[in-house]
Amino acid sequence: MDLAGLALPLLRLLPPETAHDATIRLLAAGLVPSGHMEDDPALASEVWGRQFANPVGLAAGFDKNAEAFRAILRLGFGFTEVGTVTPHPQAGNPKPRLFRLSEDRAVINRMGFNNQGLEAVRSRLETGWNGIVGANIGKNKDSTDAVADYVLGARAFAPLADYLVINVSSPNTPGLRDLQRREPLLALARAVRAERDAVMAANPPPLLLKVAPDLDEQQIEDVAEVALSAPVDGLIISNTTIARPESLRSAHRQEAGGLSGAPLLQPATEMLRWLSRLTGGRLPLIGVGGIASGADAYAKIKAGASLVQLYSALVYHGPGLLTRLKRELAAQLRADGFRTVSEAVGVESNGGR
Ligand SMILES: Cc1cc2nc3c(=O)[nH]c(=O)nc-3n(C[C@H](O)[C@H](O)[C@H](O)COP(=O)(O)O)c2cc1C
Repeated sequence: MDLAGLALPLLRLLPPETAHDATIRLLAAGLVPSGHMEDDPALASEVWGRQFANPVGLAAGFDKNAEAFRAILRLGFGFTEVGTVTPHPQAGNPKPRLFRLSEDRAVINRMGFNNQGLEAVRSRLETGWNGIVGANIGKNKDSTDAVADYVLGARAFAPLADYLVINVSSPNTPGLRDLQRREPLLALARAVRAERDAVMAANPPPLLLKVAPDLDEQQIEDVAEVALSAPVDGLIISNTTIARPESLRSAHRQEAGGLSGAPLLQPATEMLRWLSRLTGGRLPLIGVGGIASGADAYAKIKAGASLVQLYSALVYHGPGLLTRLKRELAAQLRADGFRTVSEAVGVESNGGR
């Protein structure tokens, strides 16, 4: 058993947020060995003109302050996403605010965008990296001008990040998800895009929108319409859910916050499929929510995801999950006769590209 394998059972004895902070410290100190071997060539793809060695990324919220992204890439993730970052540092909600629902292979969090703010995160990104790192931006809880906050995020990260994400889907900042309605969303996306283009006239990073899995039919159509009317270059589907499926057994199931992990797999994949159909495969989509195996990742890819991300499964399976997942995914692609990931994207939603 390697160091990471040994550490996992110990970390799970700690309260969840303490375990998370310890993991970040271990990664930042370079104490987790790079389990990374060459990726199977079938997993490589080009999205937004950028080369991904494999399609499996680490989702936002794990490395909020960009303290461990180089180590995360060395573990073998095809990409990672720092943030959510807000203009000013903020403490987030009172603890406890992170709960393991072990029986359900799920997590509930109401962190509330705890982060060190744009300046601290930007200075860590300035020293560069080898791989693909996105920056996920949000607004401060007490901000009176949401659009201005996102514009500041775009200004700070457009010159540095490989992609930008407008996060309007966290359930833990009051009023945030109202920005997913058609008019405010269009205004926000246009303003952020204009700022990105002002800062980076040549080769600007793609601008993505991360949406909630709890949108109704009208809202999903609004998101697709806004996305297609050109202000954004892709969608991330999805953030955590405020729903509490009947199936949940853990004593923590009534905690307030966003639910992630296994119970999110199906609803988030259905929403991905829906948005893939509505956008007709014209926009790259990132599928996230409940992925814990190669089969889960493959289901998202066939439903329309060019790339996937995960977070909660790491809590239960540790970083060893990644090597296994990539091996399973490559095997499933081959078994179905696909030479590369790109060939399988959307085959079950819109007949593929
Ligand atoms: C503890 C925790 C913190 C998170 N923080 C953020 C965040 O700051 N910004 C964001 O866009 N998503 C955040 N997420 C959502 C994840 O990026 C992801 O969309 C969600 O957890 C579903 O994926 P999973 O089921 O693989 O965890 C967070 C998730 C967890 C569990």
